[in-house]
Amino acid sequence: MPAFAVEAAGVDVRFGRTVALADVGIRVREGETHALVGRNGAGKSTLVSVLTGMRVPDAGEVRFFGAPAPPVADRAAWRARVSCVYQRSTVVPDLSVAENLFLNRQGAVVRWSRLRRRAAELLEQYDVAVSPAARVADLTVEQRQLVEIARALSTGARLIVLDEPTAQLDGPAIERLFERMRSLRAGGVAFLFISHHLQEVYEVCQTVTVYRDARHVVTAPVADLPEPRLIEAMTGDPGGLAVPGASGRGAVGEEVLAVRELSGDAFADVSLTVRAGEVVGLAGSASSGKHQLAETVYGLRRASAGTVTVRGVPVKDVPSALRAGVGCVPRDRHHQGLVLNLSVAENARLSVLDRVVRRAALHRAGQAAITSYDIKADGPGQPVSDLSGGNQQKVVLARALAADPAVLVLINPTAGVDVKSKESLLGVVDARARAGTAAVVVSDELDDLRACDRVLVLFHGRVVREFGRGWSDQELIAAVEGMGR
Ligand SMILES: Nc1ncnc2c1ncn2[C@@H]1O[C@H](COP(=O)(O)OP(=O)(O)OP(=O)(O)O)[C@@H](O)[C@H]1O
Repeated sequence: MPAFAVEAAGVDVRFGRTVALADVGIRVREGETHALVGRNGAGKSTLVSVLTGMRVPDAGEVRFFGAPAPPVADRAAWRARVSCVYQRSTVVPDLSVAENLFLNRQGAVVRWSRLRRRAAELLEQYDVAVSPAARVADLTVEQRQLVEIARALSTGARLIVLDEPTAQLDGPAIERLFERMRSLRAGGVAFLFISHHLQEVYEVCQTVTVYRDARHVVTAPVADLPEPRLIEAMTGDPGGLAVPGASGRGAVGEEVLAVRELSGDAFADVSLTVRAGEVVGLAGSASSGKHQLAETVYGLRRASAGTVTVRGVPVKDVPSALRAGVGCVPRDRHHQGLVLNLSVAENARLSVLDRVVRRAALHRAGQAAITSYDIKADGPGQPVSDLSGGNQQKVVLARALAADPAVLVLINPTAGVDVKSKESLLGVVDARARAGTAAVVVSDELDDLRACDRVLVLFHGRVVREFGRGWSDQELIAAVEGMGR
C-alpha cells in the first residue's frame, strides 16, 4: 500500500466566532489525486493553509510520509514537502522565470549565467516550454502554473495542492494540465485538487473528500460517489440541482445596448445589440478577445474604433458607463470588484453608497444581499476580507445589481462559486432579465451560457458563430476551438 504523502487529523481552526474547521482530517496517498470539495465557506482553503504550514491550527496534527510536520518557522522544510499552486499567482511578476525558480532557496546560486543555466535545465527536466529569461508577468496563466509546479517539484515536494487550477484556463489548457498531472502521478507525486467543477473530479481524481460547514462528511473512491450523491454530501440536501436555462423567458423588449463596429485590444469590428430582457453570452478561448470586448463595453478599456451606447447614451470610460446604467462583474474581483476592508453591506451597496445614508438602511441592504445571494457571512458588518473566495464573488454580483442597472456585463459571474450557489446566482440573473435588464455574460462555463438567449462565439477577436437556444455542448465547444467555421 503506498504511504500517505500527507495525513491530517483532529484539525480545529477558529476565526473569532467563526469555526472554520471542526475536528477534520484528510489522508492523501502518494501517487493519488485526491479531490477536496465543499460549498463556499466549507473550510477548504483553511485546510490548505494548515497543510502548507501557513496557519497553525488550534488543535490537530499534520504528518508527511509518517513524520510530524516541521516547525512553522522552517519555511524551507515545508517547501520541501508540500507546495500549493493558488488561483492567484505566488510568483513575483516583475522577476524572470529563472529568478522565480530559485527565489527563497538556501544556498541559491547567485551568478546570472549559472542561474539561467540551472533554470533552463530544470524547465527542460519538467518539460516546461518557457524561456528562463521571460518575465513572469508576460506568461500565460497556464505557463505560470507550470513554472510553479516545476518549482515545487524541484524543491523535493511530493505533494502539490492545486486550488481551483482550472478557473482561468480554457478547454485545451485544462486537458494539458490533466495530462501532466497523470504523468506526474505515475511517478508518485500526490495532488490535493480543489475545484467547484465536479466533472473534473471524476476526470482526474481517484478519491474525493467532502467537507460541509467546517466538518468532514465523507471520503470515498470517486467511482463510489456518483455526482448526485456527491452534491448531496456537499449540500446536505437530497434535492439535486436545477440550474436555470433561458427557456421559459418571455419575449425581449426594445434595444438597450448597441455595440457598433467596435475594435479594441484583441478584437475587431464587432457589432451586437442586446434588448431589454435579453441575455447574450460571449464565448471563446482565452485568446479570443471576449474579455477585452466586455471590458470595452463597460468602459474599462478604450475602443480604437466604433461605438458603445446604452439607450443612445455613449459609453467611453467607466464613469460614463455608470451614468448610462451599466453594472459589471469584473474579471478580477480583487482589483476591480471589492474593497476588502469594507463590510459586506458596504461592498454590496458600493455603487449606490451616495443614496444610502442611514446605518440602519445600510445594514438592512447588506442583510438582504446576504439572503438573496446566499452569502455565508457572520452578518452585514463583517469585512469582505474574512469571507471565503466564493462568498466574495457573490458580494461582487450583489454590488453589480444594487444600482438596478439597465445593462449588466458579467465576466465569469460564477467563478469560484459552488454548484448550489451557482444555481441561485444564475436564478438572480434570470429574474433580472425577466424584469427587463439586458445582460452580457462572458464565461467558459456551459451552465452560465445555457442561461443565455443567444451565444456569440469569438475566435481571434471576431464573432464567428451565433447560437440561439438549444445548442449542444459539442457544437459550442467545437466553435470555441475554431472548428466547423
Ligand atoms: N481571516 C479570516 N477571518 C475570519 N473568518 C475567516 C477568515 N478566513 C476564513 N474565514 C471563514 O472561515 C470559513 C471557511 O473559509 P474557507 O476560505 O476555508 O472556505 P472555502 O471552503 O475555501 O470556500 P470557497 O469555496 O468559497 O473558497 C468561512 O466561514 C470564512 O468566512
